[in-house]
Amino acid sequence: MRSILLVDNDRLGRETLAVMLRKEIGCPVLEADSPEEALESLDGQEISLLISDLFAPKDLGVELVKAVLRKNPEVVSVVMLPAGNREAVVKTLQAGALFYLNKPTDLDEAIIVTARSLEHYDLLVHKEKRGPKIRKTEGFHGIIGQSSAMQTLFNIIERVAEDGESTVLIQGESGTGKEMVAKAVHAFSPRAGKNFVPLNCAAIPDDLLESELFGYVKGAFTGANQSKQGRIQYAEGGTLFLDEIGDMKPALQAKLLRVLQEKEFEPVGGLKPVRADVRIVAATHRNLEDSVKKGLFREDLYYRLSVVPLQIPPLRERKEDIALLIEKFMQVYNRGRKRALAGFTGEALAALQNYAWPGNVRELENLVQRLAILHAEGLVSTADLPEKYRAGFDGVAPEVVSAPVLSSNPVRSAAPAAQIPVREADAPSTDGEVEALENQADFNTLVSDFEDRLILQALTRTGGNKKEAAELLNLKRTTLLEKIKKKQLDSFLARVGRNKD
Ligand SMILES: Nc1ncnc2c1ncn2[C@@H]1O[C@H](COP(=O)(O)OP(=O)(O)OP(=O)(O)O)[C@@H](O)[C@H]1O
Repeated sequence: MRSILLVDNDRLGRETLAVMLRKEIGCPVLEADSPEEALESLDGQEISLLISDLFAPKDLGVELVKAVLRKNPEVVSVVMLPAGNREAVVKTLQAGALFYLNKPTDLDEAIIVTARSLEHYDLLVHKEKRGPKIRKTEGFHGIIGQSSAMQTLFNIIERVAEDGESTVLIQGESGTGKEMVAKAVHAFSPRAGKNFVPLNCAAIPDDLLESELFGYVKGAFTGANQSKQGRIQYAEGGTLFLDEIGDMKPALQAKLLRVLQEKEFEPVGGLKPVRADVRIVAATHRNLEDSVKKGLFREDLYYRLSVVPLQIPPLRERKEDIALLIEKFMQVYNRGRKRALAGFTGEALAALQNYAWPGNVRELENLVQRLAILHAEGLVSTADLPEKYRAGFDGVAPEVVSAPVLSSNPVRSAAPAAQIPVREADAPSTDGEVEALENQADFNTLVSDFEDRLILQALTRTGGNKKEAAELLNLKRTTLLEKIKKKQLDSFLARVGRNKD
């Protein structure tokens, strides 16, 4: 079980952050008022992530990071420090902290950094325990989703798949990934070695659907010059996926019910029953219960089909999946292009999170594909989005600015998605920078700070490969090497085991 230790003497700020982390991350958050108290609380207590204030001017937070790492080198650390304090940034990273957060802490940013830090903990430290969390970034049989609704769905799919027999009914709006879920149910089942056969009940005219499903015998109708197997037989031993089952006509529903009840059927024009060993996975974007009430769908078939009901939530109800999906689609649609999309600014991402996505993930995929073709390269800002994605979005208040989604190099997509949030590229006067100006940080320090974060992010993305990071940043390799040396970033890379050429 993962846990977080949050150390800050600003009680209100700490408690607010702790509440948010418990709610959003869903793991225990221990709290301490001082580094001493933090160390005491670590006796006999394992933690995965330390988030500590810097405790300036003595920078006791840095000492705490070192002490915690000495106790347990597996712990990932994040330090919260005043914006623009470049010296402190270097100090904390040198001490072994993986990320840092600017104070006052933006809660959205803190949640993202925390989630990424914990993923980093899972990925780099507990590789052998590649459990459910890995599914967030790599996808579950290609299905991307870090929201708790999707994580729960993945767990159910695994359990459902195991028995290989029970009928599954997948419900969800169009474009939510019902077919992907059906394929995953098949892939994780003992039937995986046999066929997965899809049939879209809405796409085939009613009079053809029956013969498509059950096949026909020679002479069954004019033109039936020879017998033909139906999809049920193709799926023998495997899985038959009946998409848009809600559109099936009642006469055929009765025949399907027989397959489910008696595990046999007759081909069109045939008299001899044929045994059927198939698992039926059905899907619909309709509310089948409503269809039953309206007399459009047989109640007995509905109950037979929904032995295991799986409901996929619409994208608007799992906005936390949007950034990951964008990242995945950028990998796909950047592939093979010389000029690739670099990512989406935080504001553009916030606009997309504000949008209702009637076409769900399919619509998001189409948008990224279109932008990859039309926008071609660089960061996508709000102004680059088609009008409908901006309508109703009045810009972002600083406290809800999201970290931008940056493209991972498509050719090297194996790098973990751990990401150091950088401030939004097309809106320089963001919260932290304004704050920094008030603290009279100088321009060079701010720029250098920003550079550090970009470089570290690129290196994180490429798994520490400097040549690839240089390509990602559009820099010469030698320039990047010089910067790494000058900025003393090598120790950070060594700490995360990523110091490679
Ligand atoms: N969670 C996801 N992760 C990655 N890709 C997804 C996800 N959900 C959907 N997609 C993509 O969105 C598109 C639509 O998915 P799919 O065909 O499975 O949806 P559906 O719910 O069956 O749609 P429909 O009801 O219109 O048939 C596909 O290109 C699929 O790859």
